[in-house]
Amino acid sequence: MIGIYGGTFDPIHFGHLRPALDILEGLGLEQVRLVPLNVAVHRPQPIAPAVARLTMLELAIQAQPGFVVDSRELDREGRSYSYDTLVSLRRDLGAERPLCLMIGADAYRGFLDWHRPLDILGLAHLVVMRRPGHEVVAGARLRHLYLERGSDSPAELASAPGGRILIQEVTQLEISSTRIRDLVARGLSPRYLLPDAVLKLITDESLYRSSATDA
Ligand SMILES: Nc1ncnc2c1ncn2[C@@H]1O[C@H](COP(=O)(O)OP(=O)(O)OP(=O)(O)O)[C@@H](O)[C@H]1O
Ligand SMILES: O=C(O)c1ccc[n+]([C@@H]2O[C@H](COP(=O)([O-])O)[C@@H](O)[C@H]2O)c1
Repeated sequence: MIGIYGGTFDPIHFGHLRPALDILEGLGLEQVRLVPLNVAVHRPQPIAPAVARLTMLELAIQAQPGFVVDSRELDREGRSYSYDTLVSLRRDLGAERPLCLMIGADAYRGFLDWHRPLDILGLAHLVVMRRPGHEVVAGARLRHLYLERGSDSPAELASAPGGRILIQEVTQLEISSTRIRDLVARGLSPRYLLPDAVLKLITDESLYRSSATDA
């Protein structure tokens, strides 16, 4: 099973990384592919350039077996739809391999408003990570979908290419990229919220110095 972890990663932080490791080990995944988006769909566009977000990801996962950066969305024009990313991954990996699209509780809440959500479930499982401050709440349609597709068994996910939804307990870290950008913009340190190598790049390239709160 392979995990696909998409995000803006503006910047990557420990609230992304520790839950990703929990899922890698908890579900016995072969790898987690971190996929930085190019053009966001339901949120303001990223502040740091794509190349800086990509470099920060590479610095963050250095020496962590099983973590891989996948830049396919940066190589694609237009909005970064997860459906398109999964179609492209299926072309590379074949139709049978179980894929797990990993999303936080906040992203799950809006999942049915994504581009072709049911087709996404045709291509991959959904693994939802609990996140502090974001209850795993769902509207009636999503609750109904969960009644049909919900599973609490990693073995069940491993036995099919996609189609299931699993809500996974992960380390609860109340960290967001918004908070990190705000700290930097106010001249305060975001240290211990993200890897030192990522912080060094933010400092060296003067990223986020003037970013305002927008999320
Ligand atoms: N602390 C966290 N715990 C669990 N999941 C998280 C956490 N932070 C982000 N995620 C999840 O990681 C994915 C990518 O998130 P994203 O890159 O937008 O980070 P963010 O911290 O939410 O950023 P921003 O503050 O800019 O909105 C999303 O599915 C999100 O729900
Ligand atoms: O495909 C969509 O319609 C879609 C809509 C909203 C979010 N996503 C993806 O969800 C992931 C998390 O998004 P975000 O905004 O929390 O960084 C990221 O990979 C986005 O591309 C995808």
